[in-house]
Amino acid sequence: MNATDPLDARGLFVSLGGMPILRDVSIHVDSGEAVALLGGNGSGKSTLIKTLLGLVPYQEGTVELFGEHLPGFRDWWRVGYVPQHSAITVPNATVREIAASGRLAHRKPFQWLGRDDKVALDEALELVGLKDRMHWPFGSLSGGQKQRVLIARALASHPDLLVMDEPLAGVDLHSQSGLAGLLGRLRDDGLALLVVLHERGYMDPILSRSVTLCDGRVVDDEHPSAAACAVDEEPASAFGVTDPISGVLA
Ligand SMILES: Nc1ncnc2c1ncn2[C@@H]1O[C@H](COP(=O)(O)OP(=O)(O)OP(=O)(O)O)[C@@H](O)[C@H]1O
Repeated sequence: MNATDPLDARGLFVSLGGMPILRDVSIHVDSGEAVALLGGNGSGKSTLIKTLLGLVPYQEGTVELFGEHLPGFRDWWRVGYVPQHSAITVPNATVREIAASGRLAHRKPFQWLGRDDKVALDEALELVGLKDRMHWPFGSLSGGQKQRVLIARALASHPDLLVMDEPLAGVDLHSQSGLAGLLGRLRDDGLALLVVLHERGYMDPILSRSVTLCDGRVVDDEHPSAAACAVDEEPASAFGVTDPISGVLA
């Protein structure tokens, strides 16, 4: 691990509403790596990436982005965040308007786009193959196209690390393959990737490693294939509450 590598988090403990969600989680992403964050529903994947992005507070541990401790990190343009497309609730905003919000780290809100912004925006939309649809309403696009818009939004700031929350969710198989190809090209161009996935699937060929969470703990950070999560087979809640009849988490 070099001091300037994109991400190094150690010993993270996170509780939400008094419940332990992440326990002693460590994860790092080296320059040029594509790391998958795997795990079953409720294992803590989204909480972890939100913690790494400073959106959820942690009670113990350290997070460093590009060698800078999270509380003092200011170069947010270096980190592109791609949320799930279902999280975007502005269907009438155009492709270009949504992608343009990715330039906010470089300019003040409510200012017109400058020349550099326009160039970066055009390049990002070109890269994801949506330049010809820049005036379309976001809500009129397919799942795969929406995901591409959000990738363009993240790329518009010229990041060095892309953090993605289930980019293949709700995307048909053909588009999954296309998106995986796009992400592979971005990685080849030097972008580091941290990608939440339910399975490696089409992303498998481009992944350097996978980290698997189970019940808020890392159960595998070494091997290319995800380790089995014992809790998946015999569910046990982070809260220790299990329905006595069905055996399913309450
Ligand atoms: N604000 C909150 N307050 C209390 N508990 C929360 C909060 N947010 C998430 N949790 C709990 O934390 C656990 C992990 O949730 P998280 O969304 O991180 O899991 P996940 O692995 O991303 O799941 P999925 O694959 O279903 O999206 C779940 O049990 C969830 O109910």
